[in-house]
Amino acid sequence: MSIAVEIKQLLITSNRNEKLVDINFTINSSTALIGQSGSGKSLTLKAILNLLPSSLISKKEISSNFELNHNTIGFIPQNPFTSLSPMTKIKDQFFCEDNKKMELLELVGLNKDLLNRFPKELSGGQLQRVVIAIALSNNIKLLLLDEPTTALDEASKDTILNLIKELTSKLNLLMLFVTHDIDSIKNLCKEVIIIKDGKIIEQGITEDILNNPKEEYTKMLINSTFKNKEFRK
Ligand SMILES: Nc1ncnc2c1ncn2[C@@H]1O[C@H](COP(=O)(O)OP(=O)(O)OP(=O)(O)O)[C@@H](O)[C@H]1O
Repeated sequence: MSIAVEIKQLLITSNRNEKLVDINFTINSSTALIGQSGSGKSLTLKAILNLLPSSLISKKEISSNFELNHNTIGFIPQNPFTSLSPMTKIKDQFFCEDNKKMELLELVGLNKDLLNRFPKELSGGQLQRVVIAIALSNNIKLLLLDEPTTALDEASKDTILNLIKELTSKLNLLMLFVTHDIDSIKNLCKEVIIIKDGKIIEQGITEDILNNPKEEYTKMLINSTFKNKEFRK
């Protein structure tokens, strides 16, 4: 049976009773959630991760054919430079046995010698690989990513995107990739959801949306990331 996560209803309201997010969608395989700053992407991720105060959650109904908890969800934040503890060696930031740590480093294409280093001795790309390896310490089923390449240079960005693609396919992970940058998901996510002011305004197969956007907002997002570039399979 294929696995999926269905967000049947998610309503997040501020303490002043404004609707911040009011959406529903399904993650069937790899889904990108795209919108400009303030559109509600991070709130959506935090709600799935159970990180929002209950006072903000007005309604949350999520169904999936596996239990959603910290053992089954992996989270990759934006900035690898701040997501690891600076004074702790890499090997002490994993939550698993030594053999497994080495296996995970190999899986993300890093040398096991890095385990004895401190975060400041690694490049941004290497750090983000470590963060991904740590997220895979459990047998996760859903990977959530919050702009995982924003803090990286262009070369590291491509390496990390390729790694994410390879790992999600190899480990059969569901993925929700949050970004404002359509360019980063064009070869990575099968489906795209466009979010504006906390509401979904357009969604579908990535290729269809990129080649034939219906909404002006989507066109604007595409134009802003694809200046001088073209999306054609
Ligand atoms: N705890 C909170 N209480 C009230 N309003 C909030 C809270 N957190 C976020 N907001 C508001 O909700 C809206 C959506 O915020 P969110 O952080 O989800 O945006 P985003 O799409 O992730 O933006 P960015 O790309 O800049 O991170 C914004 O208007 C923000 O000001």
